[in-house]
Amino acid sequence: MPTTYVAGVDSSTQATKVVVVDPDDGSVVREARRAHPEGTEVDPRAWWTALCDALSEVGTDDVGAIAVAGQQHGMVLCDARGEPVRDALLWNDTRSADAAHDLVEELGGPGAWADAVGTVPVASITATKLRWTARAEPANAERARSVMLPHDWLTWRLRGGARAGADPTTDRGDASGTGYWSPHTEDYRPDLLELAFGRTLDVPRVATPGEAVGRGHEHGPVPGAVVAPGTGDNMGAALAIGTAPGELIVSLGTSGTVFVAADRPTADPSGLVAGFADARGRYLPLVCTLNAARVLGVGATLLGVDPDGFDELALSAEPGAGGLVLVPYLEGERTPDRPDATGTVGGLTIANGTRENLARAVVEGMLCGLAAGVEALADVGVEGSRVLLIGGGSRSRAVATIAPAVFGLDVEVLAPAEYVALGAARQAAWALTGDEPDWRIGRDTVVEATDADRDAARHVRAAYAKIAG
Ligand SMILES: Nc1ncnc2c1ncn2[C@@H]1O[C@H](COP(=O)(O)OP(=O)(O)O)[C@@H](O)[C@H]1O
Ligand SMILES: O=C(CO)[C@@H](O)[C@H](O)COP(=O)(O)O
Repeated sequence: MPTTYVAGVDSSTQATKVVVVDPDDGSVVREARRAHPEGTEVDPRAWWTALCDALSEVGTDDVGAIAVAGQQHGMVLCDARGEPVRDALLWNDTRSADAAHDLVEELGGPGAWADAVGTVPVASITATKLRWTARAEPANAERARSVMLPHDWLTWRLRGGARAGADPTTDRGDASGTGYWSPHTEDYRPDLLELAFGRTLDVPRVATPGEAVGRGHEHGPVPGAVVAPGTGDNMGAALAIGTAPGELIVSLGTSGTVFVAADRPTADPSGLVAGFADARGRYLPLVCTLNAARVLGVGATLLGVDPDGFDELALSAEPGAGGLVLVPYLEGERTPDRPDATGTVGGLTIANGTRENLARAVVEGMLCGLAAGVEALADVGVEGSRVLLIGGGSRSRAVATIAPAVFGLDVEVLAPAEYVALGAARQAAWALTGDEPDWRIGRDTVVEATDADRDAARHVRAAYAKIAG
């Protein structure tokens, strides 16, 4: 009998990545990738095209199940026919920052939101995008009948969407990033959706972990395949990577995130930790910055080098970059909540003004935002003693080498792989067989933090905090 494979999709900010996996051991047999359009508002149909093209490249005749993990929070607002009424506003679009502040005030402050849904809204959170649309684009708001997240909409399209009479679905992980679904009660908060939008909207049904929500539409890219609920991209990575106690995952993609699956939900009134749910039935406290791998790209462009040249420069400088500091709020920032901020270079002197120090300051500055995230997680009781690095930015030799001297913790760089897509494939196998597979990922390269690293980390973070304010 021919092998039945499963497919996992990561539809994240910069690209769609598809892996076709052998369900017996989780090994990748084929993969493909398609770029997404630039920008913080994107027509969801561009993601659909990217998904169909990538699936067509890998071939789906032998694919028995599929799941999509997607960038979190994006607002896909649909009309009565299920067509987007406007481009999706993405997680890194900051135009709804004022709406976020208004919503926080209206419910009675940050603590009220943390208690209600585990997360204090900032511009990334879907509810704030609904408020912005209701106020700034009343005609679009008027036409809207439903709201979905990127992975919800793509999953629905795989099943044929409105034309096939499919019911939209989501999962608890991605739903927990909307601001109108509570990990504490495992239910929607229609009152909060209405507070944000001024009226109700249809929302996708929250499927159970491992549920088969339907089949691929006969004229779609995976005809007849079992379709799993999918989840948010960080939840997908958490599904793929089995963490031991004390391990925290740090993902350096377009966003920088630090998170780990936890047994209890969190409710952080400081707003630093988002109290998400995971895709298994547990929780996923997470800190997210807007400025990660792309900061490295800007550093390389400024210095006129390619990624390898950039790494070489950064690794030639001493820890602390001679006192040169970069605060990389290049797209504003989410954690801390500074949507209008820009980047700052501080501590520049004649003595430290070298290309090597600038490269090192770029790496250290980007990592300092995540190191602050590790501290914020500790403040809500989620302690970490080792960092597992994943995402495009973890492929930088400089990042991997310098990380222990910023986190002050052991760092394990996971082998380059599409962990989000692998997590989705795992969920697809779960939906296909009824049991979560016991695939193990390879674990190897640990860089142990030395006393010198811990000292350097204290200095680097103190210098950063002085400039960041
Ligand atoms: N060797 C490298 N050095 C620095 N940055 C890298 C390297 N390889 C990939 N990247 C960056 O990683 C990012 C893509 O990472 P990825 O995790 O796929 O992001 P996303 O999931 O947000 O689409 C891009 O900005 C890319 O430039
Ligand atoms: O908003 C968040 C997490 O809350 C981001 O992590 C997005 O989910 C986008 O992820 P990447 O494209 O950077 O992987």
